[in-house]
Amino acid sequence: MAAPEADPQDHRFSLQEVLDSFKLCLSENKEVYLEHYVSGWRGLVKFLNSLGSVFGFISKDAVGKINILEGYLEGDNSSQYATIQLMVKYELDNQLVDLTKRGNHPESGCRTLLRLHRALRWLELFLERLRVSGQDEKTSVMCADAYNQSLSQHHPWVVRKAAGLAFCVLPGREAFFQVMNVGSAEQVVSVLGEAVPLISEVYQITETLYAEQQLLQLP
Ligand SMILES: CCCCCCCC/C=C\CCCCCCCC(=O)N[C@@H](COP(=O)(O)O)[C@H](O)/C=C/CCCCCCCCCCCCC
Repeated sequence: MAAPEADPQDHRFSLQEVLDSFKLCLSENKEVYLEHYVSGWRGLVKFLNSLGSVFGFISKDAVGKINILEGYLEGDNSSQYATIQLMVKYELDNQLVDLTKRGNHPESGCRTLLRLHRALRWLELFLERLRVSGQDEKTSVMCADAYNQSLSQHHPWVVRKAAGLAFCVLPGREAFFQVMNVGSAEQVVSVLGEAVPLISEVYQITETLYAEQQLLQLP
């Protein structure tokens, strides 16, 4: 039997798809499902990849972290990784996290997720800026402002410099909206209006959990 043809749409970014993943992230009890969290990030990386090779170093880092978390989701202890809450409890109870300096667990779920969690704050700020932006505003400035208010404080000088250079080649607002693959600018703004509060809620729940467990500075 002939192999099924690859879906040519598969690598195209869809903001709606990302939105759906973040919607599915939250359980009734406000637990965060890791599978959907990771799938939201996979969708976002598609967007990044469509922007060109300048963003390759960022994409590579994000994909590396997504792969680590997917490894846990598919591994022997997958049930312990169903939600972020379960993962934190399991890894802490079993001393699977390097708490003060890098040691035997440099790729723990907790520290890996923390890196994406910090990036989620950048995303929330950036998408909100995009949502309320005027036609003439530059995506590069919006992106840099969001980065400087959030993720940059966790990055060394060389990463901040490289990120700053990459932001300069971001497409303008109109082209950026087209890559989002949602429809007209009004539709983009409307989907962003739905996406930002969802992303914000997922971020806040994770932030509170990590703060309670004193995990916000994991090496
Ligand atoms: C909805 C459509 C519009 C927005 C779409 C945005 C798509 C963004 C997709 C992915 C974002 C990248 C997430 C980056 C995760 C970075 C994690 C991190 O901080 N890693 C650093 C620390 O890791 P460890 O060394 O401790 O393991 C690592 O050093 C970072 C290296 C790469 C540089 C990261 C720069 C991040 C800049 C923010 C993203 C800009 C994307 C712009 C595209 C609009």
